[in-house]
Amino acid sequence: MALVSSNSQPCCTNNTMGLNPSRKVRIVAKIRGFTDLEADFPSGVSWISTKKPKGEASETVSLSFGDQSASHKESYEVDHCYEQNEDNDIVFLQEVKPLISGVFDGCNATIIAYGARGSGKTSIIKGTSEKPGLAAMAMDEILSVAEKNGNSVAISVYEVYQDRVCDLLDTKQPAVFVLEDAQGKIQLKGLSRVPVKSNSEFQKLYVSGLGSRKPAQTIANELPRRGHKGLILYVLAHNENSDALLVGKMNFVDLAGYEDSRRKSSDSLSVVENSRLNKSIYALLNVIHALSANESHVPFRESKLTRLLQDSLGRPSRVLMVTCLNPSFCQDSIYMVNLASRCCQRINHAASESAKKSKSLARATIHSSHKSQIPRSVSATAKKQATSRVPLSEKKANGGIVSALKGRRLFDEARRFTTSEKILPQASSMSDNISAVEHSVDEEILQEKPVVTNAIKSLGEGNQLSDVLKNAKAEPISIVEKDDPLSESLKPTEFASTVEKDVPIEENHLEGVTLSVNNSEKMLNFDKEGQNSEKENKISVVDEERSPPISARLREISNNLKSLYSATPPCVKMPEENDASSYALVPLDIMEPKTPMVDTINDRWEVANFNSPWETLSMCSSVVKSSLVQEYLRFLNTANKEELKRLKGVGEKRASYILELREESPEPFKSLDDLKEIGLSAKQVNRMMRKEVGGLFN
Ligand SMILES: Nc1ncnc2c1ncn2[C@@H]1O[C@H](COP(=O)(O)OP(=O)(O)OP(=O)(O)O)[C@@H](O)[C@H]1O
Repeated sequence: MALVSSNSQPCCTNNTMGLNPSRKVRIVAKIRGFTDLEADFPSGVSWISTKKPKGEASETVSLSFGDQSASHKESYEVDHCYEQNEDNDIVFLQEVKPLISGVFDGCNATIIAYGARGSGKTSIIKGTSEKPGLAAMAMDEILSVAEKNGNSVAISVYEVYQDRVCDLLDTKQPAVFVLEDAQGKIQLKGLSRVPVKSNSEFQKLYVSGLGSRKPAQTIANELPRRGHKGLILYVLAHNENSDALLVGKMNFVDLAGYEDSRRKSSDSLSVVENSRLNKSIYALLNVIHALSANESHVPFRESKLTRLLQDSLGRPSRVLMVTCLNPSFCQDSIYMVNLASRCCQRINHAASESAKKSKSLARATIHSSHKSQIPRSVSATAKKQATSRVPLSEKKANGGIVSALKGRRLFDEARRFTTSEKILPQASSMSDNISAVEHSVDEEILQEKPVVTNAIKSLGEGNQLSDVLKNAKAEPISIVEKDDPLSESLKPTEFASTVEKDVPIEENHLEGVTLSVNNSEKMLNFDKEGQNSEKENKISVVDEERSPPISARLREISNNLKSLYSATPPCVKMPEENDASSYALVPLDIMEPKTPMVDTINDRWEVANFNSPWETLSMCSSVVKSSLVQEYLRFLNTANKEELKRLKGVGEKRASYILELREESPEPFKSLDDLKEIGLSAKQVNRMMRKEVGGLFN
């Protein structure tokens, strides 16, 4: 079906966002009903409390978790919370239906369900044929309005897994490319669009049919189970030539369940995969944060999903975020709500005084105050992590860094909270009962960094490699790389902005990376809101000339260390088992690979205790191979067209295609596997690499 963009101007002036039409993002929570298993819980009641902060007149609802008797309670504000007994039809009527008329006026809408694993995301979006989800209800409504207006309707169903998109309606499609045309419009190349005339057709395609089918065999190998599932409902108009003109679209996204990557994944996803998945959830939340804060830059390019949804998230679209909550204890749920409320910069710390005040305003709807429902480990975590993040309101009271929020990413805030732990003990003591949300997002993003720190420890003193690593660690500020999400979280402003005047801090340590803070930065303090923005801007200037090599070096070294480890035979000397310091920075439940002891003598690598020269040689070859591959990929990600054409197997066409891919994502080649995207088979890639290596000896 040919699809041409409609000329109709979007008109989103109708009340499409519930109570407040001026806000483009609305964030609601939905507490899932108990499953049969959970119904047998001793208390049989939810551990989530909701209350209206300003009494019945409140436009928002604050959520808190667990023990209500605590004097200090952290609460998270959302626009509304749907209780366990409120079914999908209520959510549809109040939240989704009002968006539909906007879609017919050219105002795209996106409904995103997100939350911890098993929190009811699929049930609310997709539902079942017996208990329809929001998508089916929306389809019903859209079909009936389309019939009246003479429009037609079509759908696409896709999955985003590990930043790759695949078509779930046509499993023969190898991959979907997200491209941006000259007008900035997003094109989903390779995503099929199927016309739908009735709800039963939709049910067949999406609810019980192809849309829920596993991707084709070839793709299934690359795309394992846990990904983000998306549905696009297109409303189309037809001109005299029968061209289909896009009027508007409604997206439904069932995000993959969030799971703290420090825990062992329950579906045996590797730490890296899980972490990458979480990173894409953060990327989406960063976008939502930027949109709600009306920031001029919205980081759509951070993930494939946000890129794909760009024209349905950005202005003038409407976004509904449904935070799905498990009705029984789930640490990840608290974390998700925490992020949701931060998206709207709504986080309250109801300290005792304000709690007293609020008593007269509203009575909490407390579903449970059952301490027993919260496992012991949580209180233990609470104590262990008593140095919790500081709520925004608290920070304001402490000198106000709220003004510094604008222009920052949601997950930079997480880092700031973590840093402030060290310097605002009085504030941190107020958060004892929160525990569950202490987990810093950046740990996920930076989860590879402990490898580097451990490596330095393991390598020992006087080692060339450990020196390189140390230098990289000690490099001041310049390790920040523009537009690099990994380095983004290390922006010096994040540290500077949290440093209190009187607190002497020489260094900030995070995740194994040390940033030196010089005296002038150390003296930063916020007497008045915003006063320091100029200074802050100055120190946030990135030394772009110096930055890339260092962060690139870190990454390369980290990769090499990993491959060194994987290539290491069992006889390689490991750090002492009982040397706890080697793992001091490693999250408790993740075993980082142990890095072998490596000595450098006369510029030559020698691996201690190798059984034979053969093993040494094999190990070295493996390191060289890995370096070469990394260099090759870097070349593909950065070289210009003429340079690309110098590669064996890359002609004019492929070189252009590589550049096209780079338009789409700044670093499209992360592994040799990614070369499949430019039409090279594994065999061809192998042959090419052999030729490259062979060429070195010509
Ligand atoms: N309102 C409800 N009442 C009772 N049980 C429910 C309700 N909603 C969902 N469930 C049950 O909860 C479980 C998890 O639901 P669902 O699969 O929708 O969660 P999910 O968040 O999509 O999970 P995942 O993170 O694994 O994708 C399922 O067994 C489902 O039947």
